[in-house]
Amino acid sequence: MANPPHGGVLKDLIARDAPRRKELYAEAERLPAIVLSERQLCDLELILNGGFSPLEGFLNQKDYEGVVNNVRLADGTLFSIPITLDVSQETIDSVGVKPGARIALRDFRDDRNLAIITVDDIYKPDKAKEAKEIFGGDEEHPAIKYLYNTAKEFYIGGKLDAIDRLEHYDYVGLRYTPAELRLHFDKLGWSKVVAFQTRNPMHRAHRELTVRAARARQANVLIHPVVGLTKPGDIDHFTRVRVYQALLPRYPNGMAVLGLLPLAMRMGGPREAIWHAIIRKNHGATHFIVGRDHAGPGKNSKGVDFYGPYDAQVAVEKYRDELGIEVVPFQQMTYLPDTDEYKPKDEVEAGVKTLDISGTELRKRLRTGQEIPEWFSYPEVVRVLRESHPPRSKQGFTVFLTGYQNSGKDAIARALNVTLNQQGGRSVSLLLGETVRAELSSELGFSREDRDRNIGRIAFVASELTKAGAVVIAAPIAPFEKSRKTARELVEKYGSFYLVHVATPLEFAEKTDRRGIYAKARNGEIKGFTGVDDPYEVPTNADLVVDVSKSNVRTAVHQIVLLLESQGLLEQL
Ligand SMILES: Nc1ncnc2c1ncn2[C@@H]1O[C@H](COP(=O)(O)OS(=O)(=O)O)[C@@H](OP(=O)(O)O)[C@H]1O
Repeated sequence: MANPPHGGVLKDLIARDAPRRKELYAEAERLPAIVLSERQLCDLELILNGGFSPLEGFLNQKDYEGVVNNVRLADGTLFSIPITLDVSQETIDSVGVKPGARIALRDFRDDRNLAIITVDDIYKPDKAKEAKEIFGGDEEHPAIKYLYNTAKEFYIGGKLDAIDRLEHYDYVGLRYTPAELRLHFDKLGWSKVVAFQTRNPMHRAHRELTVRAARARQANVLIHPVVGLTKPGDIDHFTRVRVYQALLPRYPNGMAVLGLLPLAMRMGGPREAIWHAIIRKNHGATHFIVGRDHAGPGKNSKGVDFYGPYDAQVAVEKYRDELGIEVVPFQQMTYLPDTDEYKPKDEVEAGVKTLDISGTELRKRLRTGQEIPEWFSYPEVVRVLRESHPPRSKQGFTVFLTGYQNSGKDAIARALNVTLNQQGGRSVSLLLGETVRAELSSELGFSREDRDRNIGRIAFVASELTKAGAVVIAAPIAPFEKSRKTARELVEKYGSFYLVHVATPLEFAEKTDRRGIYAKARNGEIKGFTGVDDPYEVPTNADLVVDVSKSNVRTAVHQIVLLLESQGLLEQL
């Protein structure tokens, strides 16, 4: 038998309201609607499926204040994170939010109505208090930033009627609702289940930790990773799920099950650990592992930890009697090379050699293609990670040449294109100014706004191609610093960006212009021509400056190749 849910009854609102589904669906069609954000959708999903039992809706003011001030709902039930529906004054006015009103809650991805809220109250939260009590108050905390910068001014409280579950198109078979997971445990005959929360890839240490926890409690294992929202910069959930799938056969005798949790994490350390335990209890687990710095966001910009490494363990210990799920605390696991085993740090005797690879170190090794030892991770897991994190020599990048018309940038771009094609290994896209003007920007002129828009389009295409692992060589005039900077920022989300200033002087460009374009600009046939009667802002942050009046195209291409090689981008594997 699975563990009883928090509050005693699983609030599976979808199952509860299934008999009225048609009616509710029809009613919602007639109601005003609030379109939910990604975070609100994550919260809604877990309210509707009972993952947040005993909640039956978004917190009203009494429950909210109880949770913030006393870690309890108004009726005294332990609950640690406020699940709130934030809205702006504008939404309140336009939707007509008032006590007693029924409002449809809509999925922004497909415009489907998922639930109806009956408004209990509308209140203005004390955000400073929420920030302090729930997250500790450090303004750099990601959830506090969210609270101040993204969450709207008012919260709406009220119970929900469930219309439909959210549609998912990825890993559907691994997404278990609490009821489904309970049934699954029942089918497997599991009475004790230790749940493991994670937002990171799992390696051997995690496998050892979970097996140890299971052995200590004679339990089975639920690997229950978060696939809703985690910390910005985390490895994407697609990669992580493939990692968990690769790891699963390493558990003996089918002793572990993988289930995905669509939670929006807050990174709230101690408060979040309590919440995580409640959620796992609702999913039927009897035990829950709380490790080092559980759900903590790490350090702030001054290098100070947001939470102490074992604050979360202290917090869950404080409420152990009420939690109704046994927390299994764990110290960080470490590898002992001399005996080829893993142990929690507190069990390692003084003087015994240990080895660890931090997340930062792992990311570096993935980036550079450096070896990841077998003591750290299984080869099949490393293979999955390497697919998503190809070494530098397989990553996409953009070379962005800027300079006057006829500065030699087009010739350099063409020559670089064939040079990189000769090397092979990646597809290369050449975005010459004239091609882009003809294919993407034919309606644009040469005003500042139009030039910015033109560079914006080049940057968008370059960033998408860079993301896909291609090389992009772009060569517009790009006379303005601001749009070059924006292009860099966009591309650097996905790969490297190199700004090459083709600094051939205007006089040289004009003198060698066989097409007579400068002559047309000088005699007024072309207006607002860069260098003649329109400015060119010299780049202040070029990665390379070349000048074909002093050398030639071949030398410039070689300089670029040397730059790319020095960054590890051209290594032949
Ligand atoms: N007013 C004005 N100023 C600058 N350039 C002009 C202008 N009018 C037309 N052209 C021709 O357009 C080509 C340059 O376009 P770009 O897209 O590179 O310019 S920008 O980056 O958007 O500023 C470039 O074409 P090509 O010479 O075929 O490359 C210019 O000759």
